[in-house]
Amino acid sequence: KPVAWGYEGDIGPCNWHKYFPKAGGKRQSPIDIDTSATQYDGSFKPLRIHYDSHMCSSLTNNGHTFCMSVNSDQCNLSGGPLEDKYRLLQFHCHWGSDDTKGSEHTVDGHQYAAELHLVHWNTDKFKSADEAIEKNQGIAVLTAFIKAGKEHRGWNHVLSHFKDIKKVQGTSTVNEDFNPKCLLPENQTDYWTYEGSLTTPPCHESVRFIIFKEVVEVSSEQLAQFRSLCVCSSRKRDTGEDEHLVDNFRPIQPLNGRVVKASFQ
Ligand SMILES: CN(C)c1nnc([C@H](N)S(N)(=O)=O)s1
Ligand SMILES: [Zn+2]
Repeated sequence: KPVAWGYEGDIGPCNWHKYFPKAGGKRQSPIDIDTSATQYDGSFKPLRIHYDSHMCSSLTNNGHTFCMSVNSDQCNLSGGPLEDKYRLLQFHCHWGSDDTKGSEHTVDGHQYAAELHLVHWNTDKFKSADEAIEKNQGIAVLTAFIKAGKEHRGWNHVLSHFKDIKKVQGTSTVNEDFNPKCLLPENQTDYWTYEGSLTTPPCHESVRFIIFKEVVEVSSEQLAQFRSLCVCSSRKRDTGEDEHLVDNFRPIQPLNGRVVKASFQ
């Protein structure tokens, strides 16, 4: 029977390590990026992000976030700090109860309103995503910070399906011509990168994070749509009303001597 975990109370992040021991490891995520301590690495080749648009995807509310599963072998990532080729598996976001919080990583202590994770697995070294998620160098997560500002039309292709996934385990098939690359910032040459972990249980220490410096803008109304997703919780049975998915970000974890590299000076 899978162990329940969440973002508040007894099943919250401070207790994850009790059932998911890796959550107490030495290379956990997220972290604060102290820009005065990052090290420029001039050896990185250009990032190669090749996504096709004609892939059928499915959008699910997994009770912790919305997750757009991608099943196209034409969505690949390589270059930058990566030695191997990685394939897009899914993307999702983390957000907060208002626009002042929500991102998992912070920059010089600043938290953004939300954070996008495009999760890829290493197809050169491993035969399946299930194998790769537990292994060093198995996962690469492209990450973009999100702040409230002008409307982002690309995000409407995802948000237009939210009515079908309001409830937990709700799923919706997305067939339209959508390329997740449109969710990334224009500047894809300036990023920070470091070795960390999945930010939700089981917190495997298998992730290379690549975090773009440029922040993406979405409207406050679009951020409110993220928060509109429901999550079932014990309180629902007592009070009857839906519990909304908020603050689904993990607190900052110790850096433990890790160095965050920068692709720019
Ligand atoms: C098994 N996979 C792909 C994942 N497991 N946990 C994930 C987390 N949501 S995150 N934030 O990407 O580390 S992604
Ligand atoms: Zn995530």
